[in-house]
Amino acid sequence: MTNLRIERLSKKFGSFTALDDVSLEIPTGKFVCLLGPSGCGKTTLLRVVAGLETPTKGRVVVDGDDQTKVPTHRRDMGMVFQSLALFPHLDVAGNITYPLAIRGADRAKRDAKADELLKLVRLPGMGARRIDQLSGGQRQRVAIARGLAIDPKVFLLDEPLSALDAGLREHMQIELRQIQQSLGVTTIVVTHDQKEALTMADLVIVMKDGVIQQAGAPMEIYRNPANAFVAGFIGTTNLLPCTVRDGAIEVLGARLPIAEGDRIALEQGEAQLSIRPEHVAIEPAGAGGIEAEVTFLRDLGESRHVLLDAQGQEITAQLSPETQASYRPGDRVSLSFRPGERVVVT
Ligand SMILES: Nc1ncnc2c1ncn2[C@@H]1O[C@H](COP(=O)(O)OP(=O)(O)OP(=O)(O)O)[C@@H](O)[C@H]1O
Repeated sequence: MTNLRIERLSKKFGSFTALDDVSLEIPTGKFVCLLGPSGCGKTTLLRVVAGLETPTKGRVVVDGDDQTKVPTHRRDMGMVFQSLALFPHLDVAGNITYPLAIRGADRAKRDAKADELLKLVRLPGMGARRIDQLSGGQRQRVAIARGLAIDPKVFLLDEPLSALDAGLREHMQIELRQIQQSLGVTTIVVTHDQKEALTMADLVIVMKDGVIQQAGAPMEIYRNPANAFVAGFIGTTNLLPCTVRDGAIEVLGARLPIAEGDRIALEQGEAQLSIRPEHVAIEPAGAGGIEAEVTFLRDLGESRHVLLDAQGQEITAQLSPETQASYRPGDRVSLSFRPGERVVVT
């Protein structure tokens, strides 16, 4: 069942195209992350959905109803802004129920909703607090509660966690996901943090230059990126120029027969091989793979990365946790790329 449908949306600011023919269908209850580099149009897309920007072309449809010309305050949408935009002159409960107040809800209804939402965001009994008496994480929760006050059909959040430090941010990612799941509300979160997107989302939408590059489940995008941009943007990967010819990938002077599970975007021609660090195997020099030299070692605690130079091309390999082998800069080694895990993209 599709709850939110975005049909061929374009948005121009003067001659600049911020959104270019964007179409999407988002089923009810899904948690969607809009991901992409700065300036790719994520916020603009969210604002068009919310009715804060008018599209140059296209439609926004919720549960079959065209919302494109409906003013923001008449749309069943809740929004959390990056700045949070809480009102300092209102207490916590006043902030949370503000969207109900402007829609004319009576006092009893507002109080009941404030109590319910304060419990949901784990701030029970804090309705009378002033905003400046709250921590960063608590303010975040108040903004989330306010976004949910009208029982929205669609919940929109623009980089809601970007102001929090790393530890609290990870905690709030999980909390936000749990709140969303308990309500089953269709949710779209803008983020430029791919780890955040992979942690939270049912559906990740990767954008670049106002165009959707790929939409899919996190693991699907990680394993099967649609192009070189997505491969490089999601997770860590090595992108190596290659040629696909006669059933093999030619890379760094080696000819690697295409194996079952390898994902190859073209039959023949020049492309790029995307190989994740965990799929680069290192053996002693002379083992028959691609010769390389160790340039640097990076110990990341839970994993160890070896940086290598192969014919001037930098390659990162991740040592498996059980590997006892140790390497030093200057060591000569032989590399192989695990069959079935090789992705050729254009
Ligand atoms: N009101 C506006 N007038 C002119 N240009 C705009 C306006 N709003 C956005 N833009 C431009 O549209 C492009 C997309 O902006 P948008 O804010 O949607 O990007 P974003 O992906 O959310 O980026 P960020 O991660 O930096 O917030 C940018 O180049 C931006 O400068």
